[in-house]
Amino acid sequence: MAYDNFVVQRDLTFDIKPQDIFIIMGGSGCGKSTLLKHFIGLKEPAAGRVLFRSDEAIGQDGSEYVDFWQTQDSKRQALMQRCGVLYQSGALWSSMTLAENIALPLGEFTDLSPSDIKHLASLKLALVGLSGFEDYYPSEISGGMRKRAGLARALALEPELLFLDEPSAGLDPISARMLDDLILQLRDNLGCTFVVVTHELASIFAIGNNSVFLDADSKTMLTTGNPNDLVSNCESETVRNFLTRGEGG
Ligand SMILES: Nc1ncnc2c1ncn2[C@@H]1O[C@H](COP(=O)(O)OP(=O)(O)OP(=O)(O)O)[C@@H](O)[C@H]1O
Repeated sequence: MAYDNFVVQRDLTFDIKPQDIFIIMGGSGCGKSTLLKHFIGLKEPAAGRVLFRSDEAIGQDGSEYVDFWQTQDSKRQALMQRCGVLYQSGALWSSMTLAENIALPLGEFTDLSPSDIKHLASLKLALVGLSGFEDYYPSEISGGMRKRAGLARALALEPELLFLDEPSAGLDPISARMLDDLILQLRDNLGCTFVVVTHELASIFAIGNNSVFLDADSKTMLTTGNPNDLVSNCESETVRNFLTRGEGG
């Protein structure tokens, strides 16, 4: 991964499996957000591939994987429609109500009637515990509720994969915990796979069952695996220190 000649990370290899809650972790500036951009179509790798498994076996070589950045635009578009994204800020349109925010992707990418869209928007809000808030504007609800509304919008097109950038940033510990519970619920009830950039150790242990650790100094990954195992078993002291806030492990 590079910005022009500035290499951020190299030699990253890891698998994200269906229904994983996969955490991208590492210190500030190691390249977590940059890695996320490679998954959601915002940045092309300087070298290497991002492979998505596809049941339709539409890979160029007949394999079950599609090379995201090499495939045709139409197939890339189809892959992107399997993905939902929650940006750090929540990125809701402030001039639209919550229901209108969720209706937006539904209007753009489906042939549903306005009344079906309205109904679906309410259903998505109910999924994240925001029933009855359809007509509220983002400025009229709390930060935690805005994150949940952002998640409802990310869920609008029923994605298999959800990418979340620092979902609990700026939330108090209780709201952060509620968001973690919601992520676990959505994984269990809808079967979604999550890829989450987060610094929050409590979240990493509560929701993560798989992860990659990016290191800014060596500019490569130090490990991949379940953070709950890595905290005591990882060979890398840097990783153990990170997961124990330098308090041993
Ligand atoms: N658009 C850009 N152009 C040039 N360099 C960039 C750009 N975005 C990020 N970088 C650099 O790439 C490196 C990785 O940045 P990135 O935001 O991916 O890290 P991060 O791990 O998400 O950081 P943080 O935890 O602080 O949010 C940093 O050195 C950053 O300065």
